Formats: sequence, structure tokens, C-alpha cells
Amino acid sequence: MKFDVLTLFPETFELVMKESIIGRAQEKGLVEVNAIDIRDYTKDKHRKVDDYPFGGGSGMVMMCQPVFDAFRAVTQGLDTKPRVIFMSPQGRVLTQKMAVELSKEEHLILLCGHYEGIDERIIEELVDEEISIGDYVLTGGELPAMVLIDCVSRLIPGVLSSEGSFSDESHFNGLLEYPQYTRPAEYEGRPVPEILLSGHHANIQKWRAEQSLERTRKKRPDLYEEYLKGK
Ligand SMILES: CCN(CC)Cc1ccc(CNC(=O)c2csc3nc[nH]c(=O)c23)cc1
Repeated sequence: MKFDVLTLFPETFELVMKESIIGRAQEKGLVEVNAIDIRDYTKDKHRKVDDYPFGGGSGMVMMCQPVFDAFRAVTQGLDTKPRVIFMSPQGRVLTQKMAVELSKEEHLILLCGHYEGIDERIIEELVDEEISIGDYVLTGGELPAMVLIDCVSRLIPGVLSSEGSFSDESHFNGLLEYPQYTRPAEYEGRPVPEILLSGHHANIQKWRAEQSLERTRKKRPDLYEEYLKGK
């Protein structure tokens, strides 16, 4: 899976994306993350990438030319146009289901906005879909792009060592995860639930399923409703 990220802050990506799981996935050749600096494609002698909005209003708007040319640089020579996602507060909110769909793509181009927005002609011409990571306002699309790369990459076979844990993954079966414990069996007088020390795998599985249901009902009634509908 290849991610080409069009951004004004490529160094942010270099730092985060070479660490940890995504870094190892890149070393294994399973995932490739390229940060393309939009500013490298501006034709303006002051390397301008934004301008005042027509019609007035506060804030600046990202201009067409640098983004169009950065896009062309990334897509030249490709026989198919990769899916282009604009990280945007107005986009569809990212869910695990969307991440699963996106993980089947070979090549994604992520466009990170900045300032108060981008020229609408970029969206009309280049963007296939807009994705938000939630209903709160951030300063730019870089963190959202990293969130998307993280949750999509971990679904790619070979990226996670413990792939088996998928089925239990919270949000994967629609329920929240059951409580987890590890050694010691008692810490400062606080014991681990007996059932987990019993070795009865069937009982343990039953207890965990009950815990997942109970937690979801309490913490996320919305997910609980969905789950009951799906049953
Ligand atoms: C003036 C109205 N604002 C839209 C809510 C303008 C605006 C604010 C913040 C941004 C920067 N945020 C993103 O680029 C962004 C990209 S994806 C995303 N998901 C959740 N929240 C977010 O702010 C984002 C862009 C435009």
C-alpha cells in the first residue's frame, strides 16, 4: 500500500511515519508513505501557496496551481488515477468500516488542507472523497492524514505481528473490548478476576463476551443499539 501525502508540512510526516509499527511496515515494504511538499510546486517567486478568499472573509485559502502541479507530479506515468482523499472537516467521519475498504486500495493520495480551506476547484477536479476524523476543529489535515494512515496500515496483512487479535479487536465486532489484566495476579491488594486464572477457556470466553456487552451498553449505547440491530 502506497500513501502519497500532499502537505505543507512534510517533515511532520517523516518524524511520525518512520517510528513504530508504520516504520517497521515500511521497512518490510508493506507500506510506503511519501510526503510531498506542496510548496515545492509553487511557481510564485515568494513560494506563495495561499491567498485571500474572493468575496472576502477571514483566513487564507490554498491556491490551485501548487496543488494541481504536485498532484500531476505524483500521478504522472501512472496508468490509473489513484483514489484521492481530501482530509476535511466537512468529510464523512472515518470509521473502521471505511478503513477496511481503504485498506484494499493499492495506492492512495491524501491531500492535507491548511488555513481556512482550499480552492473549491481542487475538490471538484482532483478529489474523490473528503474524510474527517471527527466533529472537532483542528489546525490542519496532517494529523487526520496520519490517523487514517495508521488505522488503514494496521489492517494490511503482515503489518501487525499479532494479526490473530483482530477478531477480538474492539470496534471490529462492533462491541467494546473486555477488560485486560496481566501479572501480578494481585497488585497492592487488588486481585485479577478469578475466572481469568481458572484456565477454563470456554468460561473465560463467555465472561469476556458478557463484559464486552455490558461495557458497550454502559459506555457506548449507540454502538450497543447498532449491535442489537445487527444480531
Ligand atoms: C471556517 C470553518 N472551518 C471548518 C470547520 C474552517 C476550517 C477549520 C479547520 C481546518 C483544519 N482541519 C482540517 O483540515 C481537518 C481535516 S480532516 C479533519 N477532521 C476533523 N477536524 C478537522 O479540523 C479536520 C480546516 C478548515
